[in-house]
Amino acid sequence: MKLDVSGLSVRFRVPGAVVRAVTEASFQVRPGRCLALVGESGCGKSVLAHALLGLLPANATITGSARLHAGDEPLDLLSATPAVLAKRVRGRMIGLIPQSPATHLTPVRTARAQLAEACGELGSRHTPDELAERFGLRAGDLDRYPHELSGGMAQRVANAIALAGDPGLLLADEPTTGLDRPLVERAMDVLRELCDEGRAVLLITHDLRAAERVADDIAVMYASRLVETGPAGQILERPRHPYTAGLVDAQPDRAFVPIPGLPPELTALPDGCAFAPRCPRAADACRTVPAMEDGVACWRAGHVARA
Ligand SMILES: Nc1ncnc2c1ncn2[C@@H]1O[C@H](COP(=O)(O)OP(=O)(O)OP(=O)(O)O)[C@@H](O)[C@H]1O
Ligand code: NI
Repeated sequence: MKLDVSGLSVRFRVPGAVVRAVTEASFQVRPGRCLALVGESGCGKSVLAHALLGLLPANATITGSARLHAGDEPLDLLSATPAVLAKRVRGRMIGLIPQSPATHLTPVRTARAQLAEACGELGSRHTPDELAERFGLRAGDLDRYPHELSGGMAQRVANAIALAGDPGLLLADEPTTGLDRPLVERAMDVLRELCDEGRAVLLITHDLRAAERVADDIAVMYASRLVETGPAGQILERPRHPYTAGLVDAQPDRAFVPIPGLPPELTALPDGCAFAPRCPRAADACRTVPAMEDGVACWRAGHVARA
């Protein structure tokens, strides 16, 4: 299943202001490929994901298109009705791997009951036990309540639920929040396997190391816009956008130097490049918003010297 997002923008009306949460995002996620969407907290990653799932609140205005190619006719997620999104899309075409499985699960029911319910609602071709086995859970694990599951086991239950309806696209929004490094790596390896079986995967994370482990491609988001996209190796080793270079250098296993300053408020974005106020390479040209060209939206792009 291929996802083709083009010119996606999301605005929120709030008292006295407009939040520009996503601006003209365009990207594709292909079967058997994993795209990681990375960027600092608050840049619009989750809003973008919620727009695809039809889960934004009523104060949101969405423009652009997000076509899901699932066989015959492409389906535009942004113009689909709530009924189509609920009955055909969520769970069946797009599986959601939640941020925090332990809190996503209902505390008062066993893992088995919740998995069985998902299988029933989605008309799953699999039994709960088959799905459990697929994700390395034993029958006994399924009889536990969420608070009796370790973080890693809760993650597996969440994966089993997400896969119950055989979705062709998986959307994972910060799936490793609160997990320690070995569990992050295991979770990424499972995601990679699911991807290698032919699913398209969109991973949202601010963990570049996690992204590096699983992603084929990386899209970097800053203050509501995608600023650089490309093959994961290229983005991490030869970043061209100064923001990407800053993110890479901020990693603990790299220079560990944070980007100075803070991102702008999404209610008061500057007229030009939103990164210019923090950018070591800013120049006069940056007073207008750079177009995305050849995978990078920067007037001053080029191989950036590494710290
Ligand atoms: N319903 C809403 N009304 C107004 N503003 C909203 C609404 N939902 C989200 N926002 C704003 O949209 C912006 C983007 O938020 P989003 O949750 O997408 O960030 P994120 O990149 O996922 O961050 P994080 O990495 O912390 O999860 C934030 O400024 C947030 O306050
Ligand atoms: Ni988020």
